Amino acid sequence: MEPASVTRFREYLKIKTVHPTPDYEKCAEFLVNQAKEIGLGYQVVECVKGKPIVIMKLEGTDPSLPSILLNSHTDVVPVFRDKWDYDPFAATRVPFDDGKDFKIYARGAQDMKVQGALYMEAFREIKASGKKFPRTVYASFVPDEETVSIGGMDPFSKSQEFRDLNVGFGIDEGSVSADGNTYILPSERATVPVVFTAHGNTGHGSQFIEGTAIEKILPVINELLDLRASELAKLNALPGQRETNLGLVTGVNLTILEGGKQANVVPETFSATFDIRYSPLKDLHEFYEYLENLAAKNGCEIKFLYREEKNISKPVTDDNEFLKVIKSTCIDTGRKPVVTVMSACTDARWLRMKGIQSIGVGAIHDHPEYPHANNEYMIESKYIDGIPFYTMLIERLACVPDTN
Ligand SMILES: CSCC[C@H](NC=O)C(=O)O
Ligand SMILES: [Zn+2]
Ligand SMILES: [Zn+2]
Repeated sequence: MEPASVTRFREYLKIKTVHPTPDYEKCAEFLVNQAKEIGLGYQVVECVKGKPIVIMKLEGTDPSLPSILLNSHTDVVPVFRDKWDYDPFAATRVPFDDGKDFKIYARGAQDMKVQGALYMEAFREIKASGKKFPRTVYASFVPDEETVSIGGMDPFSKSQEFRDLNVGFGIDEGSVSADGNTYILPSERATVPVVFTAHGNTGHGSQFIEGTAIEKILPVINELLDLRASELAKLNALPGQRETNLGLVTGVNLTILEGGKQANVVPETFSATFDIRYSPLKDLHEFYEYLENLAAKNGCEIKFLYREEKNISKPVTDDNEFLKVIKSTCIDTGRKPVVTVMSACTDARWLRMKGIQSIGVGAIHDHPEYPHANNEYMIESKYIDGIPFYTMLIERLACVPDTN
């Protein structure tokens, strides 16, 4: 028998909230129905038309206290359909371990519908128990996290509707952890997607054309790939788990190379796009300058596809009451908490920019990691094990006394 919580998760996974044309309307309808069924208050905010944000409310007994906001994004990244063994939007439940467990294959099974589904299951448990806590707890389900939050947390965090929530603390996306640790993520690397473009002489491929676009861009590519190699060496030299340390170094990936059209035509233009992740422990503006100089000295243009103004890493100290609660919940549910830096980019940064502490934490550990990959799946027993984690976490966060 399929547990009802799994059926609900699979229903959420089947909604095609996939870029570039996510079905946000159907998603909002599903989420609103969940809120009604669970018995929660809810609100739908559209900062950008066609991009609904659904907010669920578990009302506290003391409305004067700042609230807790559990955030998750509803959008998922595109798939290479022919590389998947199952339809990425069928949430196929495939038995393994002699039929004792299942893998649920779907885009978003890890990133990050699992966490949103777990928030709802935890709310369901709490409502069913009839327990009440001092602080109000909201869960926000936002669009567009994967596309720089344009219709989601960026405008929402600047809206009156957001201010009305009086958020005192946030929980956001955690990683699915492939090792035994549960990562607690109070900060993250800055995302620096950058395009270098070179222009040069063109001509017949049989000639020695000089000053070509490719000649100009190659030193840029080589230098950044050298940086990649040295950062990787640093990562490999650090003691401890690779996943723990990933956020501490700078990540570099060459993701798009664009240029020529035919083998015998020297192209006038060539471009290289990099996805760079810059450690919050270093100076971001110095790095921007370094990249600008790298382009200039090689006669290339540079375009930042997204540019944060500063590293937003709100330091958190061990005496932080919310951090203590996250750690104790990990320990009391058999998890091993490890505080580190998030290697990817999350919506937590919008709250941090507002001066609100937001910490990423996920319930899933000891699970193969497939975010943005082919055949993304979630092991059913791992998902079910996440329900008591968020239930306990919500109860405890909602009981943290006012820290102001
Ligand atoms: C800067 S918007 C991109 C956000 C995206 N987040 C998770 O995958 C990421 O690439 O990290
Ligand atoms: Zn995500
Ligand atoms: Zn993602």
